[in-house]
Amino acid sequence: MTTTHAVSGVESSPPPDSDTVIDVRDLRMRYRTQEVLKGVDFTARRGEVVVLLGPNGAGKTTTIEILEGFRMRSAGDVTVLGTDPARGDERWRARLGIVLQSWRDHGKWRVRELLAHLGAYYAPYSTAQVQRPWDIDELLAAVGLTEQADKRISTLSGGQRRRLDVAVGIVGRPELLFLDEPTTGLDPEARNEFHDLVRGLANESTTVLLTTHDLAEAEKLADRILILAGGRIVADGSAEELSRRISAEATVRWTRDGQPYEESTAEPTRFVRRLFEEYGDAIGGLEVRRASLEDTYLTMVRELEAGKVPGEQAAHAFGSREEAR
Ligand SMILES: Nc1ncnc2c1ncn2[C@@H]1O[C@H](COP(=O)(O)OP(=O)(O)OP(=O)(O)O)[C@@H](O)[C@H]1O
Repeated sequence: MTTTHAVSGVESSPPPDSDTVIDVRDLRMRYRTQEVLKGVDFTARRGEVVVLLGPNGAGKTTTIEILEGFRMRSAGDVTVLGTDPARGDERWRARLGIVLQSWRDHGKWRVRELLAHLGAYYAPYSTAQVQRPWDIDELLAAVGLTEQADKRISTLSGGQRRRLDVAVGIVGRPELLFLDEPTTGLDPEARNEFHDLVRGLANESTTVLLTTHDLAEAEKLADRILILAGGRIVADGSAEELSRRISAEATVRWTRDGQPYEESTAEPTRFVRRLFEEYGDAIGGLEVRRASLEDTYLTMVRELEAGKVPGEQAAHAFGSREEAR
């Protein structure tokens, strides 16, 4: 794998900060009477893996489609790789990789054939720094499809098709990769391999924006997590930052002489030290647990769905993006 660098697009103006790959300000989207995005703000930097979380219908796909240039926004400022996606040209598009929710065409094509065919589109955009397209054998190995290279796509399993979707998304060695629920249908081993692949791409300075409903995946992959709910980004930070935000306290559980005990404390280390000073060997089954990303996320979504915390208040309750940084 060679290093991925920025390609200076002739038609693209440089982004405000050369490290900023995505810059979204006050993005709004209305479908007829339904206001889906009510002022979304976020940025993504070069080499960052950003995971967009949110309940069904929150507007994740809408957001991604606007960034990809496939959907016109109602209002707001959006810059992707230095260009407004609504005015992105072929050269700009060649710097993006897109993995949609599922790829159901081209069943009669063979795996290698399809990748070579699609890869050829990127050849004119090859530069001294970034060889485009990706060498097909290397790519097949990277996504674990070497053995299926000469099979027809219609004969692949669901998981193998998903790997092919990913290969299609990265064949042009994108600087920015969009992945919409990429691991749906992958078995645990394929999922792990996919995670390694994404981290590898990010290490080579590819920016990755992905949506998932798998919180463990978000926790594992994300440099930064954005939670989209009520039409706004209601939380923005690392998994750890978000968990600390919902609960500064840890839960300590232990047994003493066979009896279970539980205590919530903001200072678990000090608490545990005191516990042992006082009771020593009588303590057993010690467990210290902070709120997981799943706890954080579910608490927030439940409150929103119950109408207890509307989007506007959620932004306050869970910290605005400025606070979360
Ligand atoms: N083309 C469209 N026309 C009208 N309404 C739409 C259109 N596309 C999406 N919507 C509506 O916009 C809202 C957001 O949809 P979107 O697909 O962006 O959400 P999502 O967060 O990606 O959901 P999921 O997690 O279910 O994939 C939904 O209420 C959906 O019905």
